Amino acid sequence: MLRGIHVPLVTPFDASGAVAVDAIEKLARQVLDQGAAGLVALGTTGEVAALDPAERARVIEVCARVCAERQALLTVGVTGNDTRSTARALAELPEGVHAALVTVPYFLRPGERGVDAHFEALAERSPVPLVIYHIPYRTGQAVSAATLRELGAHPKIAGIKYAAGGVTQETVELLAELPEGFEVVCGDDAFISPMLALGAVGGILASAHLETAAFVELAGAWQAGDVGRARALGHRLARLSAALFAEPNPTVLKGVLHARGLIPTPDVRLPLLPASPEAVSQARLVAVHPGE
Ligand SMILES: O=C(O)C1=N[C@H](C(=O)O)C[C@H](O)C1
Repeated sequence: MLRGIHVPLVTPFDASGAVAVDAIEKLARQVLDQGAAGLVALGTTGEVAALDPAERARVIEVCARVCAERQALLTVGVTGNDTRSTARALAELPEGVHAALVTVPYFLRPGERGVDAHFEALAERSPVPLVIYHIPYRTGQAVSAATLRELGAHPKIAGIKYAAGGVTQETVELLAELPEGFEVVCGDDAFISPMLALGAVGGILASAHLETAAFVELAGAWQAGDVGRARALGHRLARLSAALFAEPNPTVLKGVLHARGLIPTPDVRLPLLPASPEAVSQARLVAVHPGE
């Protein structure tokens, strides 16, 4: 279900500060045309926390329309650190959403048993399969490979977006032995190549707004065992990701997309501040423009 490259779309704003729905649609079509397997709406990259409920609904609507046309997977980010409200948000997901990306409860640090109980409760009630978003350096909650594997045995838990900030002993342990039907996708752009080499089936990568086809090729090369091609591509794309993440995501990415004429402004909502011109120029230098 999660195999391939999924693009967590930015939410572009127009000069009045409103969500630029047309630009979302254009980006969505472009990345799917270049081989992305799916879209993620309302991720961190989409500045979900800064969108009001009507804006969130509009973003889902446009992504669902494009995904339905292209038969692509639509995953929607659902964040919360309270089980009841997260379950309500899942129950309210509209038609056309295929999976929900649910963050490990952040800030509260409920312990691994609490994380386990949280996801078991959500999985029982969710209308769509869940993808656990494991990002301990942001949530403040460690989750061991053993607990993740236990959760992965639940039939409604389809996989994990793994963003542990690197490849560690836990990463290797998790990927060595996965429950049937439970897939790992990489959520740390800079580590996509090593994660694929270890057995991840794909990635949810903001960097794949740019050079989508090259990220798709990278995943294909590791899956086909073309190590030489995969290594070369992986190193090149890691440099792109490093440039895009030199300042808080998605500020640099939005700067580059704007410079390419793909979104009407590079604007982000507070507390994010626009990227520096130097960071945007550097990322533009590293990214290969389609057709170049
Ligand atoms: O929104 C996402 O999904 C992602 N967000 C991460 C972040 O902002 O740190 C990066 C990753 O590419 C996907």
